[in-house]
Amino acid sequence: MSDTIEEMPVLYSYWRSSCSWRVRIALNLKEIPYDIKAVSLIKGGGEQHCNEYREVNPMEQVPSLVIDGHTLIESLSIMNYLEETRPQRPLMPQDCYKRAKVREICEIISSAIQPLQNLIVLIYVGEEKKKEWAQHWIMRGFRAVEKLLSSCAGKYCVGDEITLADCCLVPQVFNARRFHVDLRPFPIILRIDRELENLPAFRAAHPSAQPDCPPEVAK
Ligand SMILES: N[C@@H](CCC(=O)N[C@@H](CS)C(=O)NCC(=O)O)C(=O)O
Repeated sequence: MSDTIEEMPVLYSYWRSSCSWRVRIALNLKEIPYDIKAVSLIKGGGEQHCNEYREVNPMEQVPSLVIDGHTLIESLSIMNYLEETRPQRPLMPQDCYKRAKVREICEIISSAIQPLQNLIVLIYVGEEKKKEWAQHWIMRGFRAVEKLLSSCAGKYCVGDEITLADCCLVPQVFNARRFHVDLRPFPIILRIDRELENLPAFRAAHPSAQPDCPPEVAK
């Protein structure tokens, strides 16, 4: 019997961060228990910028995951590590074409939509323009995602199994609602979001269920 005590993974997370949310969903789907270390992106100018956290994540962003004695950053990279090291409840299809579709959707959301609503970007854009800016980029990206889904979606984003694309989609739809994006032009996105939102792994990862969610927002 090994006398090594496995350390519980620690996720550096902020309740409303869509990138942290993606990883929370993947951890929950794979039934990997984890502790949360909350990093407030707003308190005192943002705890992500303090020296201690910069040592964890030199990009000064969440999420970061400490697991297997390693510190990992970047949500897609973290989810891929989980997929490669914890094959239970796979989140990537077997089929190469379907895998490519999953990656396409993840890339659009994580490269062409989410970064443009990041706090540092919105501060730069300014209070007056930020809603219009966010709506523009979310709609542009969602038009592409909706088009892809029209040929690859089944019950979920790619076929009938939940994949990493679904982990990315749900938090992005939440963000779209935060910025009052008109989602009516995206019926497939809306249908898939409805399919997923009440599944236990998704509910437990929701911002309102997080330990650092302000009580006035938590359900
Ligand atoms: N590419 C990174 C992006 C991470 C990211 O943008 N995190 C946001 C929250 S969702 C953040 O920490 N923002 C801090 C800031 O803007 O100062 C990932 O996928 O992990």
